[in-house]
Amino acid sequence: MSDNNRLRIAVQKSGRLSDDSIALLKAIGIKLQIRDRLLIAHSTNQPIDLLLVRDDDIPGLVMDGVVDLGFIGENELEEKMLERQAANKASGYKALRRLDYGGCRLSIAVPNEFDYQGVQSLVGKKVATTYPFLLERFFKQNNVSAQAVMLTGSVEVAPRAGVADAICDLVSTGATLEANGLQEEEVIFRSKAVFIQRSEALPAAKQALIDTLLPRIDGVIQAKESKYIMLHAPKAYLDQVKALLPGSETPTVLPLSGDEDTVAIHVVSPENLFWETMEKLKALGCRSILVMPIEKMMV
Ligand SMILES: Nc1ncnc2c1ncn2[C@@H]1O[C@H](COP(=O)(O)OP(=O)(O)OP(=O)(O)O)[C@@H](O)[C@H]1O
Ligand SMILES: O=P(O)(O)OC[C@H]1O[C@H](OP(=O)(O)OP(=O)(O)O)[C@H](O)[C@@H]1O
Ligand SMILES: [Mg+2]
Repeated sequence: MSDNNRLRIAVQKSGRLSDDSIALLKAIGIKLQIRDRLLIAHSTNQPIDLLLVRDDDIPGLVMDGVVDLGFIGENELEEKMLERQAANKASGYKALRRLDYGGCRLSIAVPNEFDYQGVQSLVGKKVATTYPFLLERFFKQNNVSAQAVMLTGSVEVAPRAGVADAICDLVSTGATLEANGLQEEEVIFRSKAVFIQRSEALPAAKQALIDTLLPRIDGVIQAKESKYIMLHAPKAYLDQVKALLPGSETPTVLPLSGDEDTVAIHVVSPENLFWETMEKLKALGCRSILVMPIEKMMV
């Protein structure tokens, strides 16, 4: 079993957030052995235990201080916060980092044949959702008197099943809505995964460990977005070439042996280099243009 001195992190056991959350923990140097069906996984190189649970449980585990940290979608976090506030339960947490995965939106969608003319078309209607508190908040903000019908799964079939007139569910590509003959009408919440901490202060050693993890997370996120770019450029066009390279205020410019007119340029770019830019560089006489991924970064 885990002891109290080990940092406890809640992660979704199996679902949309699991792989990316575990990959992020591994990328920041935490060695993990995750075995199927086990609720707890111990790190082999850090005083850290993972609790592998349903995502619905993660906000409550953090807010009750059962775990120190958690990875959760903002949609689920906000919903649980509203639910717990309504029930006068602890609902505090610290948002440490917004992450670059789990991107989706919570939207109201209606059957294709529904004559939707704006939010007032929902008055007196039943809307099926797994997020009744977020939906009720939207109704209130828009002065719409409608009914949220709670369903924990298969929300998109509710209108066909005659259970509701519309739905309010998560959308990413829109393929699920399309496959069910539904039309997205209102985005009520935009979400990404977040890394959260319990609001109560932690023992110094645990907090110190978290404080080393956060810059590493920043490094991983930055590295993912950045590229290392190398190319050979004609000296005469150096300024034009630099203007084309994103983030190249201070590029490394190196001489090439045996070629007085050409230099090698190395630059860490905060964004990817598009084909169009590479073609412009080539047109300026640049050669050997390489765009490489960066694994880790500390600036
Ligand atoms: N299509 C999607 N694209 C990107 N992120 C999504 C998508 N659907 C959901 N998410 C995000 O991932 C979270 C978990 O989604 P998932 O569908 O795995 O949850 P679940 O079915 O409730 O799983 P669990 O069994 O853990 O309760 C959502 O709360 C949301 O933040
Ligand atoms: O707009 P799309 O790209 O189609 O994504 C939306 C779907 O993704 C999520 O479900 P998921 O696939 O995670 O399965 P689940 O319903 O079992 O949670 C969500 O609940 C939607 O049903
Ligand atoms: Mg869930």
